[in-house]
Amino acid sequence: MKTQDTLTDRKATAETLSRAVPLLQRYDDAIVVIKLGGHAMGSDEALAEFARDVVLLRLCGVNPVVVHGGGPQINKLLDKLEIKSEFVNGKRVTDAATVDVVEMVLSGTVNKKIVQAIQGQGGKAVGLSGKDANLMVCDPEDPALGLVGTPTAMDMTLLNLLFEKEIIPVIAPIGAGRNGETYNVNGDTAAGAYAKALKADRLLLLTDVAGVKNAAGELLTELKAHEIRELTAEGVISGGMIPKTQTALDAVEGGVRAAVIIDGRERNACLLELFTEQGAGSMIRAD
Ligand SMILES: Nc1ncnc2c1ncn2[C@@H]1O[C@H](COP(=O)(O)OP(=O)(O)O)[C@@H](O)[C@H]1O
Ligand SMILES: CC(=O)N[C@@H](CCC(=O)OP(=O)(O)O)C(=O)O
Repeated sequence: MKTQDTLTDRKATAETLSRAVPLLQRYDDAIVVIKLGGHAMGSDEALAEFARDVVLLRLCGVNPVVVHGGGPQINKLLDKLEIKSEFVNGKRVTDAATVDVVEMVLSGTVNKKIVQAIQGQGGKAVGLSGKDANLMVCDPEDPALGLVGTPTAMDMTLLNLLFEKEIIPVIAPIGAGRNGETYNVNGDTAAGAYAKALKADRLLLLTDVAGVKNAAGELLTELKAHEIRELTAEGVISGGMIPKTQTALDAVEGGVRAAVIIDGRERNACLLELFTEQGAGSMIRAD
């Protein structure tokens, strides 16, 4: 038997929609860059829910840009191929064999899975990497990291065309070298570079924890630049949280209105952050 919402439930839905009007107006035509981490992708159901939220944002007049990771998915294929890999400060040391696997997984499987999930919810999405239309051109970040790229030139022409047509870009964090190289870019770093180049209204970094925590394990709902520096020096911010917090900081210092680290496993995480007054996770602000 199909269960029906009671009149009270339906009234609550109507009230929620009505109360969201000022927030919907605030984000009308806004650019929101959403970084979906490999861990946050979780199950197919979780991905479908994320996709539905992205489609809702589009319907509300927001221009969402999804930049994704896929670290765990890359690890899985590297393990199968018996290619060892190590991380330095949250970034994968990348040789020629590794970058082939990274591109295959990110631009191939992961990217298309997200595109399909969005389209499964009725949106229109296009899968890209930094190699398309000169979106993200990179230089090597540090010789010790091999083919890890740092974004140096961004061309947002294609993304602006997609916004006009209400098509949602889904971007793999692969960068083009100036001489035909392929660069592996940390997903957070790439999301930050797109957010800065687009002068985005919001950068949402979705991950698998509630946000940035202090040494006692408590969630820090607001963080200033100097606090990030202190917590990183003390080792409280470590591993994958280092590029995330650095990216958030760099973004707000580079003209992005706000950057937030939120729990992508939480239901409706993006809506909770954008369309409620209190938001969620850790908001990063410049000093
Ligand atoms: N201070 C901190 N607060 C919260 N998480 C932290 C902190 N320091 C390190 N981490 C780790 O960072 C991880 C998130 O980074 P990462 O695994 O790269 O996520 P993603 O795959 O979503 O990009 C968390 O799961 C946690 O283990
Ligand atoms: C240079 C570097 O570390 N690149 C990352 C790219 C994927 C990524 O960032 O994935 P998550 O967002 O899921 O961590 C890697 O090779 O794992």
